[in-house]
Amino acid sequence: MTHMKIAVAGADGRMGRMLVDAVDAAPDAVLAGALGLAGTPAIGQLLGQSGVKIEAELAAGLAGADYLIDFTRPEGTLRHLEYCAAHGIKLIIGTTGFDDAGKAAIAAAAEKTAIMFAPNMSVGVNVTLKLLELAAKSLSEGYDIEIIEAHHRHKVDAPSGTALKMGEVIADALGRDLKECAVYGREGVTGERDPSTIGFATIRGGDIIGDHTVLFAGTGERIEISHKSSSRASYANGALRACRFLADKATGLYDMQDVLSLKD
Ligand SMILES: NC(=O)C1=CN([C@@H]2O[C@H](COP(=O)(O)OP(=O)(O)OC[C@H]3O[C@@H](n4cnc5c(N)ncnc54)[C@H](OP(=O)(O)O)[C@@H]3O)[C@@H](O)[C@H]2O)C=CC1
Ligand SMILES: O=C(O)C1=N[C@H](C(=O)O)C[C@H](O)C1
Repeated sequence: MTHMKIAVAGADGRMGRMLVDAVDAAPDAVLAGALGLAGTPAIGQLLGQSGVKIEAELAAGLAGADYLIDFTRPEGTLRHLEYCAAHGIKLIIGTTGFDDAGKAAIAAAAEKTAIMFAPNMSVGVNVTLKLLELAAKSLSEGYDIEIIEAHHRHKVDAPSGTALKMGEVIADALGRDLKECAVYGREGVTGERDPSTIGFATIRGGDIIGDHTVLFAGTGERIEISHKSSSRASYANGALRACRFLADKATGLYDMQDVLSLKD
């Protein structure tokens, strides 16, 4: 069997460590490289069954890799993106918090190499996105929509990438533009709720891995659609599925809905 040669960026991070374990456990993959942030204690550590060293230099960390799984920070991913596009390394991006320019750079790089980019790689969240599309279409009148997310105290971006994706899916289903209808938190005398808005609320604390609830609040009833993560393994397993999906793709930008055949 040919093994997928996979490198992991941010290899010493919460997701990086989970991804190294998932690659080691996969029968069809081998850990072929690891990247860390220059000047940090992670550099030089040996990882996984094969004892791969965490490197700061992209050329050293990616020398033997056909895939890079990247769950880092937007500035790190954008640096890795350039290298992967230039060297034909397929990229699986889980990092969240990109601005429009960052997203455009990812789309442009996908003309040179195959990229899977998704704010949440768990099967459950991606099925939830489909449920939200259906719910939004059926509850388009008379229901106020609020998205509530909770994460651990170390998370640096808000709202979560998943919450924003949920907002986009709902806004698209309703023919609205999320940029125009999103309300990020409320304070003071806000006035009555505008029914055309989609509200976001963010909770940060402890070791919550990732909870998302969308509330459709009507008159005399409310519907809540929730997903709760109890392990980061679901994200890591999704990233491996994405590698398998990209195996026969040379270029193109894909998301988890493509990987899971959830697109109409
Ligand atoms: N798509 C999905 O399914 C999921 C996405 N995520 C996203 O993944 C990202 C990482 O999350 P998590 O693992 O919890 O975060 P961590 O902070 O635990 O890990 C981030 C890793 O990236 C490294 N890093 C930080 N800045 C840079 C940089 N500029 N260049 C290269 N490497 C860098 C960190 O190094 P150091 O520690 O030395 O600073 C660390 O190793 C977040 O954006 C998060 O939202 C998380 C879970 C699931
Ligand atoms: O930072 C995290 O932990 C997570 N980030 C992703 C997001 O921003 O949606 C996915 C998941 O919720 C965990």
